[in-house]
Amino acid sequence: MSSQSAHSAADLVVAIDGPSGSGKSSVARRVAQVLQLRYLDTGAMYRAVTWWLLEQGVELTDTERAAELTARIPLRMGTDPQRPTVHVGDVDVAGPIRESRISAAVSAVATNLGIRRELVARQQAIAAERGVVVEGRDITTVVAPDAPVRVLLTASEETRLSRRANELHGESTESTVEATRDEVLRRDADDSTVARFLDAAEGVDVVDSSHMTLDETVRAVLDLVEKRTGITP
Ligand SMILES: Nc1ncnc2c1ncn2[C@@H]1O[C@H](COP(=O)(O)OP(=O)(O)O)[C@@H](O)[C@H]1O
Ligand SMILES: Nc1ccn([C@H]2C[C@H](O)[C@@H](COP(=O)(O)OP(=O)(O)O)O2)c(=O)n1
Repeated sequence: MSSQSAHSAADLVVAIDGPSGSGKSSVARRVAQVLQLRYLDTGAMYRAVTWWLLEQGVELTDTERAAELTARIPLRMGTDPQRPTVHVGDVDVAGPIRESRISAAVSAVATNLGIRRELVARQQAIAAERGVVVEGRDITTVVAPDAPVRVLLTASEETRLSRRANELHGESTESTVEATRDEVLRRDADDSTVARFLDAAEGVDVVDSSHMTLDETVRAVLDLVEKRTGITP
């Protein structure tokens, strides 16, 4: 680790936003591991709230009730980048929150402004503890607009659809890409009504991963960390 990084690296906040399938989770985890920072997946928090509200039989269209209940959710995020965890009370929800019924419903939660207020406050409290890589849709603009490193990770629509199809179906054919379309594009369209992640806000660096490997994308973000802060692994 370089001498400049010895103190400041431990408190560094790296903010990463981008649309679905741009590679945020994979890249943020790797960057956190390399820089020995914590890792926070804010999308998992919106997913956990969705799981919890459905579990309680709450109509997601009842926005006031949904926001009221969210204020009381016993949500615990484990921020070890090697093994991130998500618990609601004692229930490990890491698996259930990835189910397609949650993916299909999560935008109704993410577009509830009362819920966003609650989760943004919790995310800011976690980020204030010590250094962390935070990824989501409104990290560079709302959660951590003063972070020294702010990155918008993008990839072409075609690339994002093919990556998600691969993850969900184990292959990327015309029909699996089609099946993934709603999960990715409709959700991004809905989500982008409440958060700005399709273009970069002022001072935010863009990394387009369409033609990069995962390693190259991680390298590009680490280079930006060095450029913006002087911190190297
Ligand atoms: N250059 C790349 N950068 C990031 N992820 C990539 C890249 N190439 C392929 N992938 C793969 O694409 C998928 C991206 O998914 P994920 O990280 O969950 O994205 P997001 O969090 O933005 O939805 C992962 O399976 C990852 O391994
Ligand atoms: N900071 C954030 C993070 C996620 N969201 C929304 C956007 C998505 O629809 C859901 C789930 O996010 P997640 O990052 O898990 O989405 P992907 O499946 O990786 O595309 O939450 C948000 O509105 N703000």
